[in-house]
Amino acid sequence: MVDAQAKNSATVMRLLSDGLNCRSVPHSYIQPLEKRPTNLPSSLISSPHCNQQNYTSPIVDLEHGRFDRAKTIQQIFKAIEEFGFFQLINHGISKEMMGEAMSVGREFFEMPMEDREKLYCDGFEKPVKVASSVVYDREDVHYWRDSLRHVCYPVEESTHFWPLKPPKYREVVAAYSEKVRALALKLLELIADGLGLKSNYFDGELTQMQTILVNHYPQCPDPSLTLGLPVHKDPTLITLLLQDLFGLQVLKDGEWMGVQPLPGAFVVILGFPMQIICNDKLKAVEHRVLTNSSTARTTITTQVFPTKDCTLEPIEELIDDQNPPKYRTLTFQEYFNAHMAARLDPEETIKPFKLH
Ligand SMILES: O=C(O)CCC(=O)C(=O)O
Ligand SMILES: [Fe+2]
Repeated sequence: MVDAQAKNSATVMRLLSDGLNCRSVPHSYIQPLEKRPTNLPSSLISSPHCNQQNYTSPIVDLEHGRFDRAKTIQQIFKAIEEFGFFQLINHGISKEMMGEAMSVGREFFEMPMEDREKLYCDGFEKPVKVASSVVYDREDVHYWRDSLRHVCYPVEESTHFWPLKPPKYREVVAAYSEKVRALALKLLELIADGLGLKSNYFDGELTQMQTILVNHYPQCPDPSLTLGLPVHKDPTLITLLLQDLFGLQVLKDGEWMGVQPLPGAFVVILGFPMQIICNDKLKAVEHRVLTNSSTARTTITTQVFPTKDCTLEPIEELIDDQNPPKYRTLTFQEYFNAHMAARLDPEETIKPFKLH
């Protein structure tokens, strides 16, 4: 009983969305000077909508399935090479479905604490978990984010792990995650074609795993001192992000650029494991998340990634005398362990696997 109470009060303190209703940023959330965001758009301080000037997001238009294959592959490669990401529109998933997914994700973090704390844990093996920051118990400075993460493939073997509340969560997220998976696999097919591989190259253990990650960044008293997520590359093959408020930045030519939400679009990012097997032909973009002083922000990330034992190594067809392998052979588990041990820092993560 005493233990349960102690555990509950620790949970309350850790989940930002429950415990911290503060007027100033607690010391343990203040980033060191060199990591703090500078030149914050005033929109983050006065209004939730970003109005950064001079910014054009690369767009890939799937034209509701009527797209020209060669042209689309070219658009995808150009966007990834120049920007490291793109916004995907007219992809066949309805705005209603995207909006419902966003609503149940947001509602989850608006429910009373008792409905969330049962799922709280700090390990990575659980099929469902609620957590705060990145590795709360093993980091010097915390990030201004709570999260709900759960497996979602195959859907029929996953839903029983998911939250029972909000009541529509399971129904909405089951339909959403199946649609997003099909879309992710379609994109991977186009990418395989563009790399000169057989279209189904990424089928099987490379894409066997899928999780949904609901990120919740509560309102923060001072966005200039905090980060919602540190600079990182995703531990996925491909990530499809749903967002409706500004907060995401990607590193382009050494500068941080805001990714303006585009209604009905997915932000598509390749992960580090993809960069490894592509031998750097396609790169995973470094990104981070800013906080917001006027409103909370919720995003939904769909992550498609390999099984633990899956071998990662530069694909034979992409290697020749001019392009020798840049990474040694490793398993996805080794990569993921390094990613977590490095607290998501991309350079630290990749060090043990780099050949040159
Ligand atoms: O919430 C965002 O804008 C980005 C989230 C993200 O980078 C992630 O879930 O890996
Ligand atoms: Fe990410």
